Amino acid sequence: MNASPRIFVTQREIYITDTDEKRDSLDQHWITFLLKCNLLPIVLPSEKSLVKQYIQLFPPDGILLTGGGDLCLFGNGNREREEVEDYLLDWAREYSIPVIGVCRGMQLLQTRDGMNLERVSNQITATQKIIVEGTFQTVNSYHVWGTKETSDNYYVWAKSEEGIVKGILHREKPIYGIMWHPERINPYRVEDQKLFECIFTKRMDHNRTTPTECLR
Ligand SMILES: NC(=O)CC[C@H](N)C(=O)O
Repeated sequence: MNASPRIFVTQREIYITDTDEKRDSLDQHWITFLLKCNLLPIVLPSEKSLVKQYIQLFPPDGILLTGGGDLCLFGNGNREREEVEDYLLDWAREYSIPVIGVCRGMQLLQTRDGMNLERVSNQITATQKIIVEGTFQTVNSYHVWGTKETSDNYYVWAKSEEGIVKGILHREKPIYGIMWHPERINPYRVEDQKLFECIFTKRMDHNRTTPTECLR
């Protein structure tokens, strides 16, 4: 049996007021979703020095920047998490390792590339129609920051009906962003499973593929 691709998974921070604790935290659905995609999740602490060592010891085949929480630029983000994610993104770009940024993860991809996020309306909803290269799909959505355009380095492959950018792909690197939460949809969408499996498994040769190719 071939080993499943190793996917480094970043975590959000949850602050517990009663005990004054900062906890790294991950929705358990991420684990079941990634296993369903035949991927091996490796959950990362928000500590860059450790993540550097992990990369040396067992370099990943893909990187997942999970969502939840805000970016530091909005004033209440988690600095340690963002340091880890910035480091992973620099490393992934250098070695052309596939990356998927989910919601806040995609926002990080965009802001690192010079995009200004703006407040967007109607993007907190259990179901939302998005247009993926000409066809409608139904997803969920949970964000207040977004854009109607993206930088020239990225290609937009999904938008909401009102024109909010929902899916991006880097023009040269296998770096993808989505503005919905595959792990929070029950049952998991087949399209999301295909996308994750294709990006992280079929592209182990580290080429870039389009989402449409993945969904075929
Ligand atoms: N769902 C998320 O990842 C949250 C993103 C960010 N907090 C926003 O509201 O835009």
